This record gives sequence, structure tokens and C-alpha cells, in this order.
Amino acid sequence: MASKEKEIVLEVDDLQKSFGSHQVLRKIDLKVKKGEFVAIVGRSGCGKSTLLRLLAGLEKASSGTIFINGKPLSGKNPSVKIMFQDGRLLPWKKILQNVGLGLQGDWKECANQMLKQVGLDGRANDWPSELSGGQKQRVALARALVHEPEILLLDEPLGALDALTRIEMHQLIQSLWLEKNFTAILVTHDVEEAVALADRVILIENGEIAMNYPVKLPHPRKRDHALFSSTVNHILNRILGDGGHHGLRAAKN
Ligand SMILES: Nc1ncnc2c1ncn2[C@@H]1O[C@H](COP(=O)(O)OP(=O)(O)OP(=O)(O)O)[C@@H](O)[C@H]1O
Repeated sequence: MASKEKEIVLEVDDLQKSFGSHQVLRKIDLKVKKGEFVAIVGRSGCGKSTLLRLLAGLEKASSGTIFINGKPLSGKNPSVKIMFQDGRLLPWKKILQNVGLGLQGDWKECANQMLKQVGLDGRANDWPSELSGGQKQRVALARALVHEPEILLLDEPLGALDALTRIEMHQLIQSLWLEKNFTAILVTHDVEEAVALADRVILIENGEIAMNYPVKLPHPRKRDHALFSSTVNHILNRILGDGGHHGLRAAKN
């Protein structure tokens, strides 16, 4: 039976992070299986982005260990890529060059192919300033996935987009995830987004994982699935159980 279990690609063991005397993450323990899609939610300032930056090797833990495929992480790891809310495209490079950044060999072919997969063929020679917000995030996604990372970290990647564009991006991220089998960890404020994408939703509260909720809906997720809204509401109710308003949202149906 054990051999049927998927291997653990990412393990976080007793992770702590403080900035000066401010302890942000107190005790984070987490195991993520290969190919799993995990969403992290929590009130503003609870440390979601800090955790993601630690996983990306952009920040050093105060104590505890992160293992990628069983090896302790120290600094950046080429099999882990991160995508941010603001895309961070280089404005002085054209779209193709942005996607091909850091690639070796026949990079143009790879970058063009990846642009096609995010629905942006024909835009290779445009400047980032000529693209809409949603298109820029498609480029940012292409730039991360062109390296075929084992783990894709998504830090509120759709937070600045309008609701319709966000839904289109959910569909794109889902189809690429189903096709490419990478492991994804998404930080979001949007519980509906978490349910639209993730196998499980993790809540960070007081520097710890306060909830670990498996989303038992089939992929690809459909918003009109009979259990979609009730799953969103169930998670929101668990999160807001103390009656507070924590900056978390779910789109109204
Ligand atoms: N480099 C830093 N130096 C000092 N404090 C920091 C630093 N980065 C983050 N913090 C603090 O750590 C806490 C967690 O920040 P973080 O950005 O991880 O929260 P978050 O949950 O992602 O918030 P939001 O949902 O608003 O983006 C905040 O109090 C923040 O001020």
C-alpha cells in the first residue's frame, strides 16, 4: 500500500521565522506530495508570503528545515520557481526575451512554444507595456513554467486582476497543471480561487497551520459543480468561525 502513495516533494519541518523580535511563523510543519496543488490562506500579515519566500529560498528561516526531494534547501533551488502578483517582467525586454530569460540553448523555440501554451502566440515581439494586466501574468506564468519546475510557487498571482480575467487564469493554470504535473503552492486571499484550483486548503493563523482542508471535488474544477459553492462556504465559515473579518473574500454568486 505504501508504494502506491505519492512521494513527498516538499517537506517543512518545524519552521520558524522572525523579523527582529517579531515572530511571524512559529511552527510550520507541512508535507506536500508530488503533483499536489495546495492553497494557503490566512488573514493579511499572517505570514503567507513569508512562507512562500522561504520555500523559494529567497529568505532564510530562523530555525527549522525545508526539504525538497529529501534534501535540505539552502538558497535558491532550480526546481522551484515563484510567480508574483506584479509579474515582474523586464520592461526593456520584449515578451519572448522575458520568457526566455535564463534559458540556454534553443531558447527561442522553447519560449515561443511556452507562449503558445499560455495563449499568447503572436505577442512575442511586443513590449510588456503593450500587454494588459492579465496578459502580463500569462507571460509571468510562461516565464516560470518554461523552466519545467517541479514546484511552482504562486504568490497572489491574480490578486490585481478583474474577476473575469481571474476566472480565465484559473482555467489556464488548471489546464497547465493537469498537463504538466508540477506541484503548486498558491497563496491567495480568495477562498473561491483556492477551491477552484487546490487539492487542499491550508489556513495559517498565529504562525501555525490552523486548518488543513481537503477539497474533494474532481479536476478540472467547475464552478457550477453542485458542491462548489458549499465547499467555499464551508471553508469560509471555518476560517471566520470566530466572527472576525480577516480580509478574506469569496465572490458572491
Ligand atoms: N523583510 C521584512 N522585514 C520585516 N518584517 C517583515 C518583512 N517581511 C515581512 N515582514 C512582516 O511579516 C509579517 C508577515 O508578512 P507577509 O507579507 O508574509 O504576510 P501575508 O500573510 O503574505 O500578508 P498579505 O496577505 O497582506 O500579503 C508582516 O507583519 C510583515 O510586516
